[in-house]
Amino acid sequence: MSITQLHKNDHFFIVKNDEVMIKSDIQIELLEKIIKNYCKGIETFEVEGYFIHVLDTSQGNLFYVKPIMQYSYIDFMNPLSIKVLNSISDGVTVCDCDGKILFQNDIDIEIVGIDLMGKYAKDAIAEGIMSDSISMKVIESKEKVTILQTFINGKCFLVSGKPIFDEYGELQYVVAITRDMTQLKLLEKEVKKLEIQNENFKNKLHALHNKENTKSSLIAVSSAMMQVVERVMRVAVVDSTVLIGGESGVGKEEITKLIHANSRRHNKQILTINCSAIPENLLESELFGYEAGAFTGASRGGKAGLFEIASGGTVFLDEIGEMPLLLQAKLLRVLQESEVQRLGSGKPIPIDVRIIAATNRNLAEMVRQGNFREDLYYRLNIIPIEIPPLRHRREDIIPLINHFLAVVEEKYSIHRTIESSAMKILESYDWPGNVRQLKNMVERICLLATQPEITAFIVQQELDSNPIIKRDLEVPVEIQCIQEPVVTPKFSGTLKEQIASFEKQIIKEALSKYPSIRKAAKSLGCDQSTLVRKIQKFQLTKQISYKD
Ligand SMILES: Nc1ncnc2c1ncn2[C@@H]1O[C@H](COP(=O)(O)OP(=O)(O)OP(=O)(O)O)[C@@H](O)[C@H]1O
Repeated sequence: MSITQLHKNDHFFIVKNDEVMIKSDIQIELLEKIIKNYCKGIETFEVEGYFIHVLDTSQGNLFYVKPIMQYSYIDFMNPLSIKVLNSISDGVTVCDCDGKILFQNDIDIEIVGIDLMGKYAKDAIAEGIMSDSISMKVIESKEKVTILQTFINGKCFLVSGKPIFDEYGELQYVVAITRDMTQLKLLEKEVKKLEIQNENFKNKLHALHNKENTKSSLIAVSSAMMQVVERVMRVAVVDSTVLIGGESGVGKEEITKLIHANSRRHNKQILTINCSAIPENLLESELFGYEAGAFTGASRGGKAGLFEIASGGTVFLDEIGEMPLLLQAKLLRVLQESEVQRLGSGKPIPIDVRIIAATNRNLAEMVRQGNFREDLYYRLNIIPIEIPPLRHRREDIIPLINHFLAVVEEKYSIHRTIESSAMKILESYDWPGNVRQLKNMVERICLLATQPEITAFIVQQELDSNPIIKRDLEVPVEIQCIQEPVVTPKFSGTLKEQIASFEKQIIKEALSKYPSIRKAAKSLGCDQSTLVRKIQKFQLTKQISYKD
């Protein structure tokens, strides 16, 4: 029998005073002594103060070394079991029915920080190694127990213990799973942190969204518009109802945003409803909400109306002149009582909103004709703000154009300028569609222009050459007639020289205006060969690029 016949991975215990001292690892020297004294069957040897129980279990020449104890360590200690138990990420301990720790996997030793193999749980508590023992609790209750256990190293663990019974129903082992709560606690903290971050992001997004909705980039240069802004700033801080009048597209909504942004409600939302865009029956439920089952198709839980949703904020009622008379009465009640009643409910709900209404209609005239309630008119008209049409404040036109050019640049990353002569034409135009029309026109011209500078001539060319663009541009008649201002050249020299200069100028213009020599020749009433000759004579080929 030689030591080499022992399997390299075999495990054995060395037991001293009934305590397991060494687990695993073949200790060559010690084993040599055991082998030397080897005898068949069960024998006990004392080697260097350790009691060694040697058992020949092999049919062949394989040895297992067992400690002097009744416990079947072999069951736990076989290499596969150990590998499996060491591969899981939780700590695993196994105790016997007296609370003696028979097995502790590597993770358990690592997370607890103490090797407890061979120790009695009660001793570990007495020595202050553990605050509590799961095995003792399971042994007492003979049931599954889960506790939070603190170890001497300050670590906190969630330990679940489960009893294992033998075939006679006697408690045999306690298996405990130890989960390091430090990691979980860290994760919990991390989740909390992420939740806070998430909440912050949501708030920021909400604020951004709100800002986007309420942001006012109002351009006001003319004294007429400055007066409007001054009035706006004064009324913004008080909470009264405002009625904004003015033609379509003058900026009534823009002014509303400015009022809201400068009011105490600026952190809350501003909700807009266009009274002319929603059918009467829908408008009522949108504004006032409804109770469950208020009408066929009403959603089961009922619905809050705009006044309720906008609580703390501002409600902008656009096109108030289009509000049906029946709803006007309801709105009056909202204004007077500061409360709403949902459709199908008699219960008043208090609301806290500021109402700003706008119209492009003559409400006073509508009142006279009986199409608008007089009492509502006076209730809304506490602070009237009239925005003049763009044609009455022409000083705003060029600043507005520059503003919209900047908007286009930011939105589409294209830089465009408008030549001063084109600006003049735009400035003198009447803009029946007001700022909205101007804004749309600037955006479209910028997007369609092929050159960075938009000239009056280019606009004309675009309009002339592309009927679709012409139609699409919705360009006012005045602008469709834009012509490149004719610059009369100053000539000097002999009659012949002056005629030649004039001829050169005419040909140059024709070449720049028409895409081909053929078309240019046709416009000049000469044939192509004559034109080509003249181009060469006046050396225009190098200066003018043209396609043929
Ligand atoms: N003074 C201004 N400065 C900058 N942009 C403006 C100005 N006035 C109006 N606008 C812009 O012109 C467009 C039309 O304005 P707005 O919707 O406020 O007009 P409105 O009077 O409410 O129109 P409607 O009567 O048709 O509802 C919007 O895109 C708005 O941002």
